[in-house]
Amino acid sequence: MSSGVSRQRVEHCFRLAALQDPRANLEEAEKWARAVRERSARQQNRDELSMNKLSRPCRMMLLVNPQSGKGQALTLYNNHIQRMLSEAGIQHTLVITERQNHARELVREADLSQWDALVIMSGDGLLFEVINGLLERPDWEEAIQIPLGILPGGSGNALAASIHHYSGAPQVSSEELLVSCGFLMCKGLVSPMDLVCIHLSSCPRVFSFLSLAWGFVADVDIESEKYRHVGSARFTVCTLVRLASLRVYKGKLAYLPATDLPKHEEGLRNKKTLHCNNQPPTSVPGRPSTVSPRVNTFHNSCHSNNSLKVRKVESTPSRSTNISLTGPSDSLLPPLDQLLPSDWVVVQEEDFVLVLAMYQSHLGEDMMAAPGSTLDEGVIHLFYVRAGISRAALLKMFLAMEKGTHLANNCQHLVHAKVRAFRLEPYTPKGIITVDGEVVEYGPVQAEVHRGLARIITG
Ligand SMILES: Nc1ncnc2c1ncn2[C@@H]1O[C@H](COP(=O)(O)OP(=O)(O)OP(=O)(O)O)[C@@H](O)[C@H]1O
Repeated sequence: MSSGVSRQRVEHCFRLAALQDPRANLEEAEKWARAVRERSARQQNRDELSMNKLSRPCRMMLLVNPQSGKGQALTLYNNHIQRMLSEAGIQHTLVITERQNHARELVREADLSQWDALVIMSGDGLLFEVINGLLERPDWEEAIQIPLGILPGGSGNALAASIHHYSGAPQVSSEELLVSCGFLMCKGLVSPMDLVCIHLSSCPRVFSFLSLAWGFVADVDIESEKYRHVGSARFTVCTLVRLASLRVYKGKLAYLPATDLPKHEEGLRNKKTLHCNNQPPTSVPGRPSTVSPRVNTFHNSCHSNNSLKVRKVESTPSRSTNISLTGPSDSLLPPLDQLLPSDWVVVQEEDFVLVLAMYQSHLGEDMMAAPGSTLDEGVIHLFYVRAGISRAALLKMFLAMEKGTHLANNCQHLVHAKVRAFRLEPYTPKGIITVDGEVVEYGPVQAEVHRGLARIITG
């Protein structure tokens, strides 16, 4: 009603001015045209927003890992989430995962046309499986466009904490974080999310949404698994233990600095933002060029919860030419056994306390390791801590990370670079590398960011 009245007023002014003075007529015509342009831009904005919202009624597959975190994910679902979703009119089918890789196999085979969203209630490990399962499908380009959601049920819950942070809300307790994420899920707004493609020595690529860690952070993450019953406090306990026996790792680190995105890449991203639920994108990054047979193998292991924790990765017979199986191709990375291009920066240090690559703000519920990170900026925040840092300075750095103020402390041993790709070659023969908190094969590794490749419910 008010916009109708104001339009009538503008039209009336236009007619008056047109009658009185031809020059004013031209100016008024320009004003009029500007008003029309602004109105249609506002309308287009509204259309874009509604296309990036989950359709109603929404059919959601809700994957719950009953073993995640303190083993209470099902109770948390029953006590909080079930009612929230029903009240929001969201139909959901509960799938309780039974074992490692269950979710990965399930989404690899699923008829995705039956679902409007795949929501994970667990830690970050289950989402890692789902993303990689989707990108292993022959129809990966369409499959990875299905909106994903995360409800914190683990002990780390880094992506849930990042999404909560992006929503502008203040830091909250674990239970409040679950309710906040449940609420965002009910609102159902969908945003693009960067994924990072990771190359390991003897297996093809894996896709990561959160982090890659080597040294102190990876050690604490994995060694603290035995304290998972205390929730996110496990990281604090283990940080103190590891500080007492601080290790230094030798290796070589190189990266491709992030500069402004080329125009054509921005264009691709914008088209993606506009595209509707469950519709194939109008334009997507490069397709895989070759397909080679896969063999399932097990790599690397570490002890957790008194059991042997193994991450299943898949290997190809030949790495150098047939790296691409499914998923987008990597334009910035040469094969892992070849020299890097001359525009890469090689870090002079060889002794590191840690290397940490982050593409979301949080590394855990109360660890804002990359405060400047956003969901889809197409940037990897690469941090490394040089050897020589005192225990006190390292402790201070981790304490400051709770509020994300560690970069403001001007610690001379902490370096932060925004990059598009990086390569890490550990020289220390034994160690742990984690991707999204899961152990992967220890050895040379390289990574490249794919801007806005997935879609996540952000509310
Ligand atoms: N029923 C199950 N029993 C045992 N393992 C499972 C089961 N369902 C899923 N998993 C595996 O558990 C692993 C860990 O899950 P996830 O990371 O989601 O929880 P978490 O480790 O408790 O959380 P966080 O990483 O935040 O500590 C996943 O790799 C998944 O494959």
